[in-house]
Amino acid sequence: MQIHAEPLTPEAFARFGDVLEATGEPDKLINAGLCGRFHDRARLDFGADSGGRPGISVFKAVPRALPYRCDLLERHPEGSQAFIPMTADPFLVIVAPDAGGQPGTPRAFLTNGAQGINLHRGTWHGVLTPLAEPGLFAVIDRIGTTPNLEEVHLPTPFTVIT
Ligand SMILES: NC(=O)N[C@@H](O)C(=O)O
Ligand code: NI
Repeated sequence: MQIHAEPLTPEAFARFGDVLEATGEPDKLINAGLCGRFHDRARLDFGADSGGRPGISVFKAVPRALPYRCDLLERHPEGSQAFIPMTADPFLVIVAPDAGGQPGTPRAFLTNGAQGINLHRGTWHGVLTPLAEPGLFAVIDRIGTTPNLEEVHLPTPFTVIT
């Protein structure tokens, strides 16, 4: 199966997570009017109900290339996961709705180089997929003592194309 990568927009991504970007008017001007604050733009959840806490990590991921073959999807049942690029390079985001405890039909998005994402708790997704060196990202997710990870090895891998 092939799926086309779509441009990432808040509307298209809303059922999966939040898009972090500075578009339109800021929610407030701060720092003597020299900075626009796009305030509180992500639904974060670190599973405090099961002893989790927020953490910030740095990922240095190997870049992939398109067409990209995806054979694994995962989700974090106990917390959200945000990927904030530390470069201006687009990256690939693969997500899928839940279908009875398994991933449904996947969707692929390409960021525009000025966007980060926050995956909502429990959203099926492909692992972090940079498309350029260095694949550097700040990652905000749950720190805890449980695995907080469900993986599905896809019986029918798919290929993302542009
Ligand atoms: N394993 C890990 O910390 N990263 C994955 O969850 C991922 O989505 O890349
Ligand atoms: Ni993940």
